[in-house]
Amino acid sequence: MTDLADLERRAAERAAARAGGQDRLSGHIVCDALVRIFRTEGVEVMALQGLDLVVDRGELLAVVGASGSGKSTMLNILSGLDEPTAGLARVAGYDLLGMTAKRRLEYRRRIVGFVWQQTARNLLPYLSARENVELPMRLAGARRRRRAEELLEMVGVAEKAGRRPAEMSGGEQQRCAVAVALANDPEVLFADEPTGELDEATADEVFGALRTVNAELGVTVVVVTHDHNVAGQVRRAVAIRDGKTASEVRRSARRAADGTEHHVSQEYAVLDRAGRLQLPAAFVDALSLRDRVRLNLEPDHVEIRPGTAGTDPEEPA
Ligand SMILES: Nc1ncnc2c1ncn2[C@@H]1O[C@H](COP(=O)(O)OP(=O)(O)OP(=O)(O)O)[C@@H](O)[C@H]1O
Repeated sequence: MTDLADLERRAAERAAARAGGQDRLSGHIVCDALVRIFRTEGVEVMALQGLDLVVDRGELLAVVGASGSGKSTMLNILSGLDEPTAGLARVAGYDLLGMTAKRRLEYRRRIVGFVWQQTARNLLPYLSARENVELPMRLAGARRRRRAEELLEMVGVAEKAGRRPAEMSGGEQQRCAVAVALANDPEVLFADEPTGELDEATADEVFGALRTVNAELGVTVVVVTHDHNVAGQVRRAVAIRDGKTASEVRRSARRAADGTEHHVSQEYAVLDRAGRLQLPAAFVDALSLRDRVRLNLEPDHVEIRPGTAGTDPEEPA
C-alpha cells in the first residue's frame, strides 16, 4: 500500500525532474540551454537559442538542420574550437565552458575525433592512407603501424593503405578520414557533413563505416548534416531549427507475425525544461495556426486547436 510519505516522495522527485534533475544532465554529451551570440558590427546574431541535447555513451546520432540553423556553431562548441555565451556543454565529463588552454588541448587530442566535409581538412595530400592514420599516433608517441592497418581494415579501405588521397575516390578518402579521426582512440567522433560532397551510393558506404566503428569500438558518433535522408540510416535523428532542437525521429525494428523484421519511425517534438515545444511547420501550415492556439488537457494527451477569433472564449466578441 502506498502511504502519504511515499506519495510525497514521488511528487518531490517529479518536481526535481521537471526542474532539470541530475538524470537529465547525465549523458556522454550534454548540451543544456546552450546559447551562442555572435556580435558583428553592432549586430547580434543568436546562433544557438537554448539548445538542449543529451547523447548516451555509444550512441550513433544524426543532427539534421537547414543552412543557418546552428549546426556548425554547435559542432564548433562541442569540438572545443568555440565557447558558448551561456548554458552547459559537457562531453565525457569535460565542461567545455571555461576550460584552460591545457585542458582544451588534452580534450581535443584524447577525447574527440573529427571528420570534416572537405577531405583536404582531414588528410595530408603527400602522405599515404596508412601514414595519415599513423600521424596522430606518432604525435602522441604511440605504437602505430598495426593499429593503422586495423582501422583502415575496419572502414573497408585496407587495400588502399599505400595510396595518397588523390589516388582514392571521395568515399575512400572520407572512410580513411574516419580511420584518422579514430587513431588516438577517442571517446567521441564528430562528423560534419561527411557525405556532403558524395553521391548517394558512396555516401552510404561512408555511413556504413561510421556505423561499423560505432558498433565495434563503442565510440559515440554524432553526424551533422542537412540531408534528411540520413534519418533513415540511424536509430535517432535530432532536427535543429533556429538554434534549438525542434524534433527527433527514432527508428526501431519490429518483428511482424510472419517473422519478417521491419523498421518503424516515430517523430517526437522536443519539450524543453520550461515546457516549450516547437510544432512541425507542416502541422502549423495544415491548420493555419497563427499567433496563439487553444490548449486542452485530456487524461492522456494535450489538444491544440486554432485560436481563431470569435471561437475563442477568452476573445472579446
Ligand atoms: N562567426 C559568426 N559571426 C556572426 N554570425 C555567425 C557566425 N557564425 C555563424 N553565424 C550565424 O549564426 C547562424 C547559425 O550559423 P551556423 O553556421 O551554425 O549554421 P549551419 O546550420 O551550420 O549552416 P550551414 O549548413 O550553412 O553551415 C547563422 O545565422 C549565421 O549567419
